Amino acid sequence: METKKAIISVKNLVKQYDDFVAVQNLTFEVYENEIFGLLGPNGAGKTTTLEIIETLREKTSGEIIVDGFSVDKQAQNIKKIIGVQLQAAGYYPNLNLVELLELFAGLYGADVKPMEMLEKVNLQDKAKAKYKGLSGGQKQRFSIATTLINQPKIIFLDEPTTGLDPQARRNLWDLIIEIRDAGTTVVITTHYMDEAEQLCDRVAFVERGQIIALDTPDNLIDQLVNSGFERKKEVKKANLEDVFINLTGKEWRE
Ligand SMILES: Nc1ncnc2c1ncn2[C@@H]1O[C@H](COP(=O)(O)OP(=O)(O)OP(=O)(O)O)[C@@H](O)[C@H]1O
Repeated sequence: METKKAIISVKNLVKQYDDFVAVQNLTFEVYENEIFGLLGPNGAGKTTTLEIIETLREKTSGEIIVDGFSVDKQAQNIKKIIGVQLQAAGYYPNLNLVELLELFAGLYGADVKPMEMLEKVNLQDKAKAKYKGLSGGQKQRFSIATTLINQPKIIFLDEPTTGLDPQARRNLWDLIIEIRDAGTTVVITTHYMDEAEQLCDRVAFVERGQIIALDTPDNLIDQLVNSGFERKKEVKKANLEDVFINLTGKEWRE
């Protein structure tokens, strides 16, 4: 069997906010060039974990290595090889999309062609638009484009499809798969299990700051079925989302 190389290694990670333990002894690895999903209920500690790996938040204890660099001593090296979605507040309102990409490229010292970046996320027609004039799906696509500016080895996407319609979600899945296929590792959080099943090579379930399962979606489903689990209702060959897509088509909507 092919051995996978870990690009992120998290060992015994603990994060405490005063006397509240948000992350309790998390240990996991993300392999190079996979789409890795962090799943779990609200407040489970997913965002906290991601932000610590991204070097944006201090940990209480534990060890994290990202592409050979330690978060403790080499945070600057890590920042150079990761792509993180910016908060919308960072998108200066008077600049259009091309100008924003030029600004970010300048900050990173990266040599990118804004129009090529916009083409990657199918926003070439919106080059002169302002961020606030974009639809929800377009905003997410633009935000993903900004994570790619420094040609990162790893990108982090925190709930990238929340609030999007079925077409926009599926198109975003295709985009994320293209990014992985082009050689980038993707770490994603989502509350949509159909999305995790379609998109993620492996998923970790986090519950109260601990990992309670980690495997491929296929293996996790097989384990549940093998344990005797059965759905109460007979499963139909299609679901309501299939009806939606069938009625309204697959093309980009915005
Ligand atoms: N700055 C903070 N100070 C105190 N507690 C915090 C802080 N940030 C997060 N928490 C708490 O830590 C826990 C984990 O939060 P976190 O945002 O990591 O969860 P999450 O799994 O990303 O949740 P969601 O799915 O809702 O985004 C929550 O109980 C939250 O209230």
